Amino acid sequence: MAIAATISGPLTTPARRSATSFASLRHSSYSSSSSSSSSSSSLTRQLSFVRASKSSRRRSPSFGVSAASMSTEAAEKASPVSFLDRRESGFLHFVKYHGLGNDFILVDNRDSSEPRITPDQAVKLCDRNFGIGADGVIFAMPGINGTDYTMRIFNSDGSEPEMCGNGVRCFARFIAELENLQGEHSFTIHTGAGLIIPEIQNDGQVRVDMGEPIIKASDVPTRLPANKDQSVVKSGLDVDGVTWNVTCVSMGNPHCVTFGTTVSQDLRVDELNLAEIGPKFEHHEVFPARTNTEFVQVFSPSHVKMRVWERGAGATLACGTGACAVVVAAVLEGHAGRNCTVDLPGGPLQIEWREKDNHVYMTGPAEVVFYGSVRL
Ligand SMILES: N[C@H](CCC[C@H](N)C(=O)O)C(=O)O
Repeated sequence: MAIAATISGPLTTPARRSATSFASLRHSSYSSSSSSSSSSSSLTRQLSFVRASKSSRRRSPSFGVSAASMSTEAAEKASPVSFLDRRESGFLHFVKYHGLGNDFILVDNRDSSEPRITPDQAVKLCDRNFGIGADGVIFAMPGINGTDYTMRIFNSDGSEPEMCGNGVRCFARFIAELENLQGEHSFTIHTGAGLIIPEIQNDGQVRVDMGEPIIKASDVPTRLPANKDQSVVKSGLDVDGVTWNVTCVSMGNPHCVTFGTTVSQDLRVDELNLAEIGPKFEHHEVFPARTNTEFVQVFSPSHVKMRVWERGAGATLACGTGACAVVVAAVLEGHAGRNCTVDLPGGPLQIEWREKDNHVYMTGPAEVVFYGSVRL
């Protein structure tokens, strides 16, 4: 899949939550349970962390990893500076995570509100042959207006989206590791999509309050004419002479969801050639900020299957914001209820579009893959 190395500034959408709500939010329900985060990979257990003392709470844990061979060594001799804290110029220390195979390079950027690497460097690092390989790079940055942290992300094409659902689950697990937190813990995260609240659960899964969906056509944004109130719901979109029925939803980032064409509503998603059709949706003139596109097959009112062509990343194994947009679209089109299992190529996500607060909740895993350093 050719990745166009387009570099663009942060994509912004209407604020979905006011800044004032940050301060009133509880920060954590930290429990002292000793259960380590069950989804930590065996590699994580091999890496013996030197428990950061309270006074050095800001410092990430120290562990000994040799950058070249990735061999690990007992941390008792570890330098006082954490592997992730080392700042020798020209090197980037990172942790690789994935959420259902949607994979990210996570960077400890807590000491600055400027990303440690450029979008162009992100393109190179995400290359699966000449770089680390990932769908994007995610930065853990200082919070804003009372939030615990800020999350920024560069897609593998260097563009900067507003939000990433699988990524924010990985972000939460990354923070817990940096801060030596075990058990249940929630964080308030400032993102381009507004306030997002991931909560690590005792079983290691992460439940995320993804905020409210945006369905006003001009805010998604889409140039398609609204056909239901101010939204685009099961409206015709011509792609290469085929008319697809689409519903447009934003989760802070734009999504075009389709359950089929005007000829066949019975989509067989495994038969689609995403590399051929995906870019034609992504770059369609009716999407001024491009779009993520989800192709959906309905098994029952509580069980759907999707494949996704992501804006700025192409075909990925999972898309958290996309799964949320799919459930919203499925409810609006009458295919499903508000509680749904969404099967993605990388695995299932549990999605709930809760009626009482209009928020969408996503629950799924986030796993460490490896730790590394790379010469920039
Ligand atoms: N490529 C997306 C961002 C990542 C979204 C996806 N990986 C997720 O889990 O939500 C965009 O440009 O909007």
